[in-house]
Amino acid sequence: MSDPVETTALTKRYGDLVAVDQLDLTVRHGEVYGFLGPNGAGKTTTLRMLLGLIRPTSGDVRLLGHASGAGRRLAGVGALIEGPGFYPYLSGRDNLRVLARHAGVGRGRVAEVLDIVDLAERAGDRYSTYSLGMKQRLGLAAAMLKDPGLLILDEPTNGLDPAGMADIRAVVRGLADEGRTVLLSSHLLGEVQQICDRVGMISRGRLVAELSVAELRASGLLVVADPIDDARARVAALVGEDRVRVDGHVLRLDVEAGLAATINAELVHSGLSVRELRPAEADLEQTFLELTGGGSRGTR
Ligand SMILES: Nc1ncnc2c1ncn2[C@@H]1O[C@H](COP(=O)(O)OP(=O)(O)OP(=O)(O)O)[C@@H](O)[C@H]1O
Repeated sequence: MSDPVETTALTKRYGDLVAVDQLDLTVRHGEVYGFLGPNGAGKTTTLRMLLGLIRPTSGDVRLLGHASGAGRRLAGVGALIEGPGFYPYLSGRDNLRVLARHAGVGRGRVAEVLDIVDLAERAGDRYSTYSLGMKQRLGLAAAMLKDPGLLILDEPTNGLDPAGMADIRAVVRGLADEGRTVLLSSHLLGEVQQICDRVGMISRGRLVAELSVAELRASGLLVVADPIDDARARVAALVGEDRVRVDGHVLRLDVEAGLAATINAELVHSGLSVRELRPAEADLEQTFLELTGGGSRGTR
């Protein structure tokens, strides 16, 4: 079976600007793939090309095995891109009924998708009274009407408060756990770490890294302990010399975060004072910034 999303040398130019540059992207069946990059990196442009909303300058897209231009290509795809358009004066439920009629989907499905996004209780209220998070969940519900096997979501948590973000994450994870494939874009590293199985980092239109979230997590530990030389020797004896680096007053360990308790016990039993021991997440942020050139290109 072919992968749900495959692009080959996908490129989009706007005059001199190469918004998307020779992108080879593969999203595998059943995974949540995070398309991560700073503002202006080319995420939305890529997703719009996938969905046929804009035409690539060159390169190919295959969605669910269908080449671009194939009429059936989007039949199994649900998308949420650039904020869905809903009627403000209609209820959430009635908005979905309008869309269901257009899509040739039975009314029964409307109740199902409202349940999926946990909006059933407020489904009779006008759309204009919804919070941003509820609006976004209604957008997800709309994307689910055709019961798609593949969901393409552009920054689904953008602008939401932490609770709203957590709601969306839970819905997306639930959809993936049912066996759907999800491709979502984000500019938040922490977010893709929480929600995704694999991450592609895009910068200035190019894919600069692709790795599993397990690889992202296995980014090591930071230890601050006194005296640091003794701590280094103890830890090196435990995990190997080549996995320990002294960086000022911090030990950087190239080991799985799961070893934290063992390392802590070893240091404490050796009579050392452990002041800090934590996953090296700051390093991840650093890696991301280095790979993506440290910031955005062009603002909108
Ligand atoms: N229609 C257009 N005409 C000219 N330039 C465009 C057009 N659409 C996008 N761009 C440019 O292409 C680049 C990529 O934009 P894109 O919207 O894909 O980035 P993004 O990663 O989705 O960022 P954001 O998170 O801000 O949406 C930007 O420099 C943007 O200004």
